[in-house]
Amino acid sequence: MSEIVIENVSKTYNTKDGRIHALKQVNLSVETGDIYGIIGMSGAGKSTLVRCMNFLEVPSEGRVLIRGKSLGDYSEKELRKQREQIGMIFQHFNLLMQKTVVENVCFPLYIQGKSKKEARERAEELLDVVGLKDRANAYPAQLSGGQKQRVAIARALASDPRILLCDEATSALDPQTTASILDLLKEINKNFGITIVIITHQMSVVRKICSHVAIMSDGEVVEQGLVTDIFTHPKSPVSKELIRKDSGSDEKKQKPIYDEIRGSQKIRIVFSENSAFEPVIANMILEFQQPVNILKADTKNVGGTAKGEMILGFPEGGTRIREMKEYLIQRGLEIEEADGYVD
Ligand SMILES: Nc1ncnc2c1ncn2[C@@H]1O[C@H](COP(=O)(O)OP(=O)(O)OP(=O)(O)O)[C@@H](O)[C@H]1O
Repeated sequence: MSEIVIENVSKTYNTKDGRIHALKQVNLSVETGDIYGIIGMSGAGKSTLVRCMNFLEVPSEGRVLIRGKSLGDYSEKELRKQREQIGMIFQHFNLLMQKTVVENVCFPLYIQGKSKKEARERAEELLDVVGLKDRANAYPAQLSGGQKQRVAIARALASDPRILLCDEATSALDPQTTASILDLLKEINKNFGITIVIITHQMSVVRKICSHVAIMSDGEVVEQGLVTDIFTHPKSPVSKELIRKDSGSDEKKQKPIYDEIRGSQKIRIVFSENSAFEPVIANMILEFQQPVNILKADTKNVGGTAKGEMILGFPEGGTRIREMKEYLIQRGLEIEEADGYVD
């Protein structure tokens, strides 16, 4: 079942400098239990889109359906009730700095009308879920960034949401803390069946945790689908660029074996299986007696499966390039031109 459906949603802001089309006819659906990534460069419209999912922003056009019901059809009061189903966490945590950790988590429970005792008990359970039971009486200022985000996650879970929206939730964190927060989100998704939508500008976040992804550019969704498909066969220039910039490599980049041959023909090879690509390349070099420059060789963990990518540069004026490409294709490798690639 679709948990969230975005149907022809557009959002226009009227500013003193003119109209800004933040979202243009966006369509997507997030299935129940998915971890769905929304990625794009700054200004692409990601935050606007995610804020439309709980009507913090009301779309100028189109509909937002949560489990088949349009948010636009609810009264203010019904909408407030619906929003309890949708938790949200942010880049800068948005904690109440004058309140202790446990009071921060109690806050939404008080709003729901829970007694102090009930709220406290539930908040302590949730702090246990996020691994912070022993910091219940600390103040946010005494916590690390990762711990603050854990408190924010516990607070977001307090209303037993079906959906958790994460707006750049790991962007202010170092890579190790990012990994631990992503692990926690994965656990929450698995153990509580909560559908998660993650906005990010980092492809490494998408490939580590998301099953599906939508790629946004200039207010539009330019590509969407399974993360594994988009990683192996990115179609839009934005996807290609985001994958190329993916800094969260799992292995140390190999150094090019020759100096980069500028202006040479380049191809990108993708391995979707665990097979090693090195022997194929080595055999090709032996067979054709032509130098080939490995500009990048990388293996990434995409949703738990090893995916290999290699960028090869052929020497300028090489005489047998077409035949070498043919050789690779015959051995079952997928290749595509990568002339825009610059190391
Ligand atoms: N309240 C607003 N009023 C006017 N323009 C806005 C408003 N909110 C967003 N915008 C504009 O809409 C466009 C999309 O912004 P949005 O914040 O959704 O992008 P984003 O992809 O989340 O970017 P970032 O990663 O930098 O947060 C931008 O041009 C932005 O300036």
